[in-house]
Amino acid sequence: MSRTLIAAYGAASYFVFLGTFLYLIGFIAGIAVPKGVDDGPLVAWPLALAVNLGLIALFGVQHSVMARPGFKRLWTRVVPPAAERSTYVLLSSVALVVLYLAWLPMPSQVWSVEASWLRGLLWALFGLGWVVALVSTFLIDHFDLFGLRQVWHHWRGTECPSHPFKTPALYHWVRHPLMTGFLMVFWLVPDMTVGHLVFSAGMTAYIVVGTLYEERDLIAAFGERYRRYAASVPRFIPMPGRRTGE
Ligand SMILES: C[S@@+](CC[C@H](N)C(=O)[O-])C[C@H]1O[C@@H](n2cnc3c(N)ncnc32)[C@H](O)[C@@H]1O
Repeated sequence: MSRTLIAAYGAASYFVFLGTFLYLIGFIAGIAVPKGVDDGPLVAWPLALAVNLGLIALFGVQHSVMARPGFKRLWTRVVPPAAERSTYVLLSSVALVVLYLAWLPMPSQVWSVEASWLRGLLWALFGLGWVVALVSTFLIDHFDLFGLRQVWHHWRGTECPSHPFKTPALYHWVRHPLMTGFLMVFWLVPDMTVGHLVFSAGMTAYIVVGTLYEERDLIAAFGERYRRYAASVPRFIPMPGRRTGE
């Protein structure tokens, strides 16, 4: 494939990701999108539960399996190595779009906060969660995570060096601040239906399992340094007095 074609593919995948990421904000909040987590045809709850869990599993399997080094080694025999990350990003977006389209509402209310000050506070924390998630991608390397750095180097004909271990800013406090941001937006909402709860709980379970696999790879890549980091810094929730001096 020509360099320009791969660069265009990387840019297109990035913009598809951007669209699905922005849609996720509206999907969870139930605002500004045609179909949110509480919208769609009403069906019997066992069917809705089975379909919704299947959609989360589809996203989780795609997102975790395709991120493993062993899968990448096989996969790059099929796709050009420079386009591997962009393909991962594109297929993650496709899995999310399938989830948005096929998600079935389960409208029974689990909680609904009445006090306006508390509603305001929860919406503020919901917004902060998105900021934490976005900032975290830049702390690791936003353009590497979403495949643009790889296609850019390929287009220029330069080598794309792999990233060293690092613990900037939020990574001093928790090992997975990106996931902390997602956990905030999944749970810190003033209104929670059963369907929304299934989404939040399913995604939380995926994050817990996914980060176990991610850390196995991080230990394989960075060895004792990552082990020491993991022993002193919490996974998702910052604890006073527990942070790294890296
Ligand atoms: C989607 S990012 C998520 C990072 C982290 N799990 C989080 O929630 O903030 C996953 C990529 O970040 C890399 N990564 C995670 N922690 C890292 C660290 N401390 N230093 C360098 N790379 C890291 C992983 O190798 C993986 O390629």
